[in-house]
Amino acid sequence: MTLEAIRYRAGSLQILNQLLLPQETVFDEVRTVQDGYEAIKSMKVRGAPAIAIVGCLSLAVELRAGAGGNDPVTFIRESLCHLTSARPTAVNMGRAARELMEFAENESMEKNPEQLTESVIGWIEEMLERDVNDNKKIGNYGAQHILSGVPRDSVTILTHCNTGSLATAGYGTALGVVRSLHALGRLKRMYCTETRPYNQGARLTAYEAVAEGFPATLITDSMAALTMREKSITAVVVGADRVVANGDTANKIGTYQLAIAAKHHGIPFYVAAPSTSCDLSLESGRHIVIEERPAEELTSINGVPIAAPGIDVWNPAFDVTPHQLITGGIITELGVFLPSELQAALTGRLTAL
Ligand SMILES: CSC[C@H]1O[C@H](OP(=O)(O)O)[C@H](O)[C@@H]1O
Repeated sequence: MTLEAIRYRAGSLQILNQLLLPQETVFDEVRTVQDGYEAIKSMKVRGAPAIAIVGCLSLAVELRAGAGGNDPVTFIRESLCHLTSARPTAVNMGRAARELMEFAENESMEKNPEQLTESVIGWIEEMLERDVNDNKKIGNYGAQHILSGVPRDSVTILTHCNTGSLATAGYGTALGVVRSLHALGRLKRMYCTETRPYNQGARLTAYEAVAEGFPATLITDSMAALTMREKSITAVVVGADRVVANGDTANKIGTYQLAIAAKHHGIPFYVAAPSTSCDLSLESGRHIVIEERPAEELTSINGVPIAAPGIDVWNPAFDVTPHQLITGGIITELGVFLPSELQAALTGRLTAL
């Protein structure tokens, strides 16, 4: 059973409220762009690809309800700007906004407002299908690359955060690689980190693994280096929020130290990301804006305080892994590339933001 985080049909969008998992499975209705913005900002829905998809689908359902009237281009532009402002680090929403706006402006030259609205909704609906197809390619390319180093054995993977069906339109990116290895009968075990402070690993990746019967073990973030030393990890595979031109990658906080530990233990470190998570307009990771989240998300769990009241908090949601530490490669729907090969591999498929 592959989990479904996004339920969409023409004019109707529901999102799985991931703040309530794993205790409760509740779908929230998204009727407007503002609903979409709030779902993304509050992290009811999260994950770089899912943020872009839900953001754009919220626009599609409001357009279907008649928003935009005789000037849909202005409504679309203002809506996409608002949605992009919800969370700054992942590139996917900003990229989708840029490409959709270009499409809408071109279409507006030949179509009346009603026809334009239909075209834009169609463009958005194609995003949904494209993401799942890209993720299956990522899963298969990544699995084959990892298995090429161990022709007969099963493999053990360590992953971080949640990069599965709950972070995308389906199948997942890094967890898509795990899914493909499991489907091939070659996954010995996956170790997933709990991923403080939002606990995407403990609450979401573990949820997906149990639901689909992956052999999986939950560890705390602080156990990762020891796990690499003691548990014969074949590869570390993580997702990405923004991969830039030299291969530096912004991903969930804690990824950078996993890459350092993997280097120390001689374990290949992979980033799995669709080309829509890549941003060739930035030369290196030092230009990536890192989102900082509210202190309460670190000092409490489900509203229960776990830290001394009054303590200062720093809560960056992401960190940047230098391309030199991405030793296994960057797994995309176009294939697996070394960081130094990425720009050439993607040029022509992506326009700079
Ligand atoms: C394929 S999901 C990519 C990425 O998004 C997650 O961040 P968040 O849960 O804060 O949206 C995490 O960094 C994943 O690796």
